[in-house]
Amino acid sequence: MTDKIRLSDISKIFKLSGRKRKAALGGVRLSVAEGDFVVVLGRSGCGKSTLLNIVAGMVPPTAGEVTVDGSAVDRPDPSRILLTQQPMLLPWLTVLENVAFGCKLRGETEDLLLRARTWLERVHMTGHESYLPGELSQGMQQRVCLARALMGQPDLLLMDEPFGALDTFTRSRLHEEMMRIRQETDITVVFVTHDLDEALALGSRVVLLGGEPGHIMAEFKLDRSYPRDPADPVLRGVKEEIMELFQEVSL
Ligand SMILES: Nc1ncnc2c1ncn2[C@@H]1O[C@H](COP(=O)(O)OP(=O)(O)OP(=O)(O)O)[C@@H](O)[C@H]1O
Repeated sequence: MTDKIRLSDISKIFKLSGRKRKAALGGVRLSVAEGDFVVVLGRSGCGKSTLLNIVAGMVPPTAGEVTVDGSAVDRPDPSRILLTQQPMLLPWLTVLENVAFGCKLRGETEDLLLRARTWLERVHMTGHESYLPGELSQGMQQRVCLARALMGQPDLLLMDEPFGALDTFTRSRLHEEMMRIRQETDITVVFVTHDLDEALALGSRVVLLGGEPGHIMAEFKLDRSYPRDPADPVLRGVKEEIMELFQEVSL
């Protein structure tokens, strides 16, 4: 498989007030193959969102380079969709119009509303087509964002704890849906979470980000089929190993 994303020695130092600096990332090296589902796992504040924002082209690294399909990333691009913790929908458009919005803008209007309805069904939001975002819970808004993102058929999806606000049942249904979508498309996903069980349920690779400044401390390849059984001895073994690492090292 060819590299979809390559991060070469990425560092990020934020300037704080006065003369203070915060080194959020240092020397991050990572290659993501096309079609991979890479989960970046780490404690709160270890630099996960910063890393994802750099790959999205929203934040420039202080040093190092990110390439996607061999081209340097220096700005956001519609082919790299970033889903953040905070759902971002246009408040004056209905749910259905929000999902259809990106495709409509790009002139991809064939079966537009039918496709938007199908994606809403896949994220279990049928029946809410005519609602405004303000009339939905945060978790429901996040599902609409996911439908909108996937309707655009991006080849790279960057997900920053997208299911953090969802209840356990909805979250596990969306995990199943993500896996189905992954099997049906060539989509490459980088998914950030601090939830170990979520990482084990989804990742074809799990990379642990930690340290000061944040860098990749360990990596696990999870060659297990979906849907995954948390009782799978291989997954349980990896879980124990990661738990030990978190306890031993200040990840
Ligand atoms: N714009 C910014 N200016 C200054 N410091 C920042 C900025 N963004 C992030 N940081 C700092 O960089 C570090 C990494 O932050 P980041 O949001 O990437 O962590 P995270 O692992 O995503 O955390 P969480 O899981 O809590 O969302 C933190 O110490 C944070 O305070």
